[in-house]
Amino acid sequence: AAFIPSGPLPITNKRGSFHNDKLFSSKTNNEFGNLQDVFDLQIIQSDDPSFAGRDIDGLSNSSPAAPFFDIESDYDEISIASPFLAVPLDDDEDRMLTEREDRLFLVNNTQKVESCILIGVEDLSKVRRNKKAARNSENLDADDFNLDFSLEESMIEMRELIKTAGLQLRGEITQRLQEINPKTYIGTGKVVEAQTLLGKINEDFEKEGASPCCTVVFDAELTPGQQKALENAFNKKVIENDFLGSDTVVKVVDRTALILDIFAQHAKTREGKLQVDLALHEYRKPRLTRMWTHLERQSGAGGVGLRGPGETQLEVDKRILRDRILVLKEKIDGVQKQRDLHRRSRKRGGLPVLALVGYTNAGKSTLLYCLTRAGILAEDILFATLDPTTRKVKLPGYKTHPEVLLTDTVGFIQKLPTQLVAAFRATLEEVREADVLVHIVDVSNSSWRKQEVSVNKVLQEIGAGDKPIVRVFNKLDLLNKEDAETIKCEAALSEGFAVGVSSLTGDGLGDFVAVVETALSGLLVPVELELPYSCGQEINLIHEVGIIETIDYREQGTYILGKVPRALAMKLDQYSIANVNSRRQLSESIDSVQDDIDWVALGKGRHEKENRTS
Ligand SMILES: Nc1nc2c(ncn2[C@@H]2O[C@H](COP(=O)(O)OP(=O)(O)OP(=O)(O)O)[C@@H](O)[C@H]2O)c(=O)[nH]1
Ligand SMILES: [Mg+2]
Repeated sequence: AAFIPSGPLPITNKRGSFHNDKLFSSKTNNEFGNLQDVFDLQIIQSDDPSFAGRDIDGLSNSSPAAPFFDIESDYDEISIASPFLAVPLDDDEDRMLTEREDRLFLVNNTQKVESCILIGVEDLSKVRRNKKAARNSENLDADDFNLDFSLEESMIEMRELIKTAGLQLRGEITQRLQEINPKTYIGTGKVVEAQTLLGKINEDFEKEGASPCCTVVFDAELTPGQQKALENAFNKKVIENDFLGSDTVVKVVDRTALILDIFAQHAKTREGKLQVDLALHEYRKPRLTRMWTHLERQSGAGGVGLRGPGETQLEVDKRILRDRILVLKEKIDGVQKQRDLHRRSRKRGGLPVLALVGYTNAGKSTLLYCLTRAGILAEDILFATLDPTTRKVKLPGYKTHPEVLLTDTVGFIQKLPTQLVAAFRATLEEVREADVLVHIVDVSNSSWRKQEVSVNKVLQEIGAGDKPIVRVFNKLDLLNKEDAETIKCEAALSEGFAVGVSSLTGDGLGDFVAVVETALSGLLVPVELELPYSCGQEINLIHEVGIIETIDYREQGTYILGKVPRALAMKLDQYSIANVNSRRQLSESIDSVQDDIDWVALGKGRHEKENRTS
C-alpha cells in the first residue's frame, strides 16, 4: 500500500553546512564539544611517511573535558593532513574531483532539495529457498538460517540511506512478490501505482510551488535493462499528464547507485575519491545505452579505405569510460603500493595493529575517539568514514602491549555493492593486515544480529575471516537496564572475546581494554634469552608484560624461556640464545685460532734464528 507521510519531512542533509565554499561539518554531537574544532593534527593518515616513529599519544591521558587545540580546521586543513594531496593533481583529475563538491555545494546553497519515493520489494521465492535450505541442513533451524534482512528491516535501512544521501522521502510503496518480474522488477500493477503516487505528490507540489519529485529509489539491485524499462514507463506517463513539464525526467535509482552516491559525497582524500570514481565508472559501464546514431561519424568523405560507418557516440562513450577505468586502476595501484610501504615500516615498529570494523554507523569512529580523546569525526550519518585513519594509542592498564595502533575503517552494509568492495581494495587491505579485528556492533539496532552476520560475510570475502575478533556490543546506554544486562551476560558467556560498552558515555571501556589485552596476549612471541646480570631492568619488564615459563640463573647470565610482545622481542633480540651462542662460537673460534699457535715453537724458532745468526 502507498503511504504518504503527513506534512513535509525535515530536510536532512546531515553533511553539515558549507564554509568557504568547502565541505565543512558543523555538527556538535556530544559532550566532547564541537568535533570539528578538535579535528586536528592528532589525526594521522596511515599513509603518513613519518608515521612509524612518531609519538602522538600526548593527548591520550587528558580527560574528555580538557580543552582541545584551538585549531580552526576546515576541509583544506584536513586535506593537508593527507600526504597524497601534496602530490599535484592532474588537470583533468582535479576537475573530476571537484565536480561532486560543486554539485553538493549548489544543492545545499539553493535549498533545492531533491525528493523521492521509495519502492521496496520482498522476493518470496528467495525466502522459500532459504527456508528449504534450513530444513535440509540439520544443525540450523529456520529462524537461524534466514539471515537476510526482512522487508521491514531493509526499508528502515533504506530510509536512513536516503536521508544520508540528502534526499527527502515523500512516499513509499512495498510489494511482496512470488517471483520477481524480470522486466520491471515489480509487477505491472505496482508500476501504475507508483506512477499515480508520483502524480499525486507532484500535484501537491505544484500547489506549494516546490520543485517536482522526480526520483524513484528502489530497495533492490536492478539490472540495466530493468532500470531502463522502469525509467521509460515513468517518464511516458509523466509526460502524458504533463505534471512536471516535458523537460523534467524521472530517474530510477537502485540501492547500489544510492550507496555509491553517498560514498561519492563523503570521499575526502584523493585515495577515497579515486576509489569511489572507479566504482562509479564500473557501475555505469553496462548502463551506457544511449544510441545516438545520428552522431555517427560518417567518414565516407575521406575517400577510399575510409568509407562506411564510423564510430557511434555509444562506442566513443564506451571507449572513454574504458580508458578512464584503466587510468583509475593504475592510480589506485600506486596508492596501494604507497600504503604497503607505510604498513611495512609500521610493522618494523613492532606494535600490534587493531582494526575497528563493523556495520556502518555502529560507532567505530566514536570508540576510537573515546579511546584516544582526539577528534576523529563521528557523525550520525551512514558511511561517515571512508578513509582509514590510524592512531598510536597508549591505553591505561595495558600490560602486555602498552602501545597499540588502532585503525578506523570504512563501514560495511548488507549486500555491499561488489563494485565498491573491488574498488576499495587498497582500503580494505588495512583490515586484512591487522593483527586483531575489533568488531563494533550497534546492539541498539533491532537488526544487530543480522548486521553482525553480514559484516562477517564481508570479512570472509576480503580474506580477513580467520583473524582473532573482539566483539564489542556498543551503545548499551540506549538499551533499558534489563536488556543491557542481558547483553553484558552474553558477552561474558561468549566463547570468543566479547564485551559490552557505550563509547559515548565511556561505560565498559575498562573491560574493553582487558578483553583486548587477552586477545593480544595470543600475539606474544616465544623467546629464549640469556641476559647478562647487568640487565635487571629488562628482566623486570619481561616479568611485567610477558609470560615466563622457565628462569635459570646461570654462570654467564639469566636464562629465560617464555613469551613477550613482539616489540619487546625485537628489542631483546641481541640476547636471544641463538645470537648469544653464535657470538660465543665466534669468540671461541678466535680463541682456538689463537690456541693453535705454538708459542713455544715460535719462540724456539726465534731462538734458533738468533742462535744461527750468532
Ligand atoms: N547513544 C550512543 N550513541 C553512540 C554510541 N556510539 C556511537 N554513537 C553515535 O552513533 C553515531 C555513529 O557513530 P560513528 O562513530 O560515526 O559510527 P561509525 O561506525 O564510525 O560509522 P561509519 O563511519 O559511517 O561507518 C554517532 O552519532 C555517534 O554519536 C554509544 O555508545 N551510544
Ligand atoms: Mg566512522
